[in-house]
Amino acid sequence: MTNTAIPDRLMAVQAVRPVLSGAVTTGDRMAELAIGREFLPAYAKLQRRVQRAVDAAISKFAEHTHAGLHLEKLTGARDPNIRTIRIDQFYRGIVLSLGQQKYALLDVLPHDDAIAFAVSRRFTVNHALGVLEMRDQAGIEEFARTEPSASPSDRLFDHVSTAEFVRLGVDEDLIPLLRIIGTDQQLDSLDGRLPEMQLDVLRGLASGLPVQEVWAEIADRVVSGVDTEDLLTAARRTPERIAFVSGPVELAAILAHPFDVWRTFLHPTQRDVAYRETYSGPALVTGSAGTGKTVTGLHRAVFLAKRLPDGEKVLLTTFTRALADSLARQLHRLATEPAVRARIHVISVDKLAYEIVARGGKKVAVAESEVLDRLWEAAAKAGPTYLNRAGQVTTVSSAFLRREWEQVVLAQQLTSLEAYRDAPRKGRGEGLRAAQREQVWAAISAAERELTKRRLRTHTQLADDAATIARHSPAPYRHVIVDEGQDLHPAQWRLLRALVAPGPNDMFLLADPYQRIYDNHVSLTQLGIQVRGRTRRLTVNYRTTHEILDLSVKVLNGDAAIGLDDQGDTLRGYRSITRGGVPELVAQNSRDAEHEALIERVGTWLEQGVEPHAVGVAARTGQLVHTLTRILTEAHIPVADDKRGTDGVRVATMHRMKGLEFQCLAVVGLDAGVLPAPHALTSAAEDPHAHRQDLQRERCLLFVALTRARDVLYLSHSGTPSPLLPVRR
Ligand SMILES: Nc1ncnc2c1ncn2[C@@H]1O[C@H](COP(=O)(O)OP(=O)(O)OP(=O)(O)O)[C@@H](O)[C@H]1O
Repeated sequence: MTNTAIPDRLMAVQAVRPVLSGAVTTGDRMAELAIGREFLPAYAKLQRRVQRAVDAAISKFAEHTHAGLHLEKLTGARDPNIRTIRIDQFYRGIVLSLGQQKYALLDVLPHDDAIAFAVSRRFTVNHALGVLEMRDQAGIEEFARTEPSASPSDRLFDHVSTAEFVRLGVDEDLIPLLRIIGTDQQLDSLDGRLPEMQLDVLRGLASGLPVQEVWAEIADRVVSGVDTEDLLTAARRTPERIAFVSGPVELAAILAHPFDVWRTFLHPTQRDVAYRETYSGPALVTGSAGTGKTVTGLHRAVFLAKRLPDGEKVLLTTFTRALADSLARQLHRLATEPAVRARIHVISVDKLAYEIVARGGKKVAVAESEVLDRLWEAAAKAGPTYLNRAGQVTTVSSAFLRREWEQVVLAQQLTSLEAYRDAPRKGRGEGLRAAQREQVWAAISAAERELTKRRLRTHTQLADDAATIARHSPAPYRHVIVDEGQDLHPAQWRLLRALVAPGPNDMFLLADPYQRIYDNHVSLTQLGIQVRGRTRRLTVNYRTTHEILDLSVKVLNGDAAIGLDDQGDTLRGYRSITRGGVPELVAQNSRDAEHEALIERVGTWLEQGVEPHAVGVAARTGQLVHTLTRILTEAHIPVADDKRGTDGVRVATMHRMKGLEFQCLAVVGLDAGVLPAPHALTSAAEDPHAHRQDLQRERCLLFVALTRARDVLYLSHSGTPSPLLPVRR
């Protein structure tokens, strides 16, 4: 079902629309109903019969016939503004009275749970941010009663003064409680009890961020003159928790995809970034895996497209076709108006380049990767030699030549030996002497000539061809949004730059340098894309549990990554909002045993009710993927096959996992001889600097793979475990 369709169950709500404009509207504005963030997943899980009863209750809200609503106050409630509403015999809705006869439907729960929830919760207004917050007052009281106080030397927040807590929006009555906390586990046990925003601040402080940096994260949102009694104003300031719905059509569109909470509720930083009126030039949004970069990019695309006249376009592009397809699917759910959707062109950079060149009338044939492999092998065989550190005469590897071509020659558009001789080789390891450069140039030129002779182009060459065409044509887009920007080649950036006229809101770029899994080290400044003063960082991981994230970050080994803006990126404050099981690492004696264990594990997930498409299996090499696909299929486990269009468990290389996510993920074949992949490493003898870089890239690849898991992560190896695994070596 598309967003624009109204589900049957909500027709009743729509039917009352004329009534809305009578009872609760000013002028011809429709009635406003607010829903809480938790309501959506709660609604999604209800049986259809109960959903209908909820819809009926909502329509009564819309009619504003309070008499028919049976809003009940509860005796012993910690908050005088909480009510419950009868949905049916078994379920009750939790409703918050916001004042001025406005109500927010916060959750729907079985009767007893609803009562327990309603009596224990309290809604308050954050005195610094002015937002509406919920706390589990009964849970907090229990914590204070039962939790032992940490010894003074172990206290987690000893470095934070009371004044600083208050400045960061922490409620004063909570401070004595925070003073007794000594461990992250204790803080975690307050998850769901403390107000979410305050817990976020506390987690930031506990993760080692200095007070000043935590302050910097919230400073933009601090408001002055907060009235802590005014719940309605506070609710309007809290779009990440409370959404005011203009009427039945908007509500129907939201409820059509109740699991997609991201469509309606954004983290304040995501919202600030996505809905900023104007960036005076290119803006860069960084944030590591799962922080909602794609979500933010999608919201920005819709925000910008809504303001465009028909005929003008936003380009939303990314690294691969599979990622572009995924963007298109998500966009379809976010942009409910067809006219707005039609203004957003979603396409991968490679396909875009191909289409621009093909449209120019040129016959284009893209070189297959096997053809390129053979070409560079031949070039290496005939090519330069050098003395390695052991004093042996060695040929330069095909991988070296190919990378030199991609990252130096094509990156800088070098067309002559003279230009190549003087060109910087940043990020390419050890220097080459002039004589070596001549030899390398000869080998590269020969390979290039061979490609031209066969009338073949690579995607990188096509990007440059397309950039040249674009530079001589009127810019076809008003705005360009780029996801997974960390892996684009300079030629692709040149193309994107040429597709939009420089100016306000021209480019909106999303990238994570820790997920760079190809060799492109790009400086946007050098490509004429100046983002200084317009970079923002997202830090809250919405995908992965704390436990999975903890393991994944350890894989990176603490090495800093340089961002597209030439600045060292940091993972400080990077944190998850959910908890789950500890990832499991299973050692087997043989590959067969590892396969058996995998079949059993995936089978168990499916038996537990996990949908096949929510299960992923990743491995380092294509060959392993091939074998895994076979053995899972033989075990009657459905495996997704894009060519045949069949759904199932996704088995793919770590590279192909980029940008995806799975409820349960198995990463297998994590053996020393497989990861790091020997073929992906320059030998330390050939070039120690390049060796280190290659190793880091393999770490990033493993990081990308592990952070695809949402709830459950299973790892296995047979034989010696990969040295990149951080666990118990
Ligand atoms: N505000 C939000 N509320 C609920 N879920 C969210 C929110 N923001 C992001 N998510 C969810 O978190 C997950 C990760 O989001 P997204 O894919 O946008 O992150 P990303 O930074 O692009 O990740 P990666 O770089 O790892 O591909 C998705 O399932 C997304 O729906």
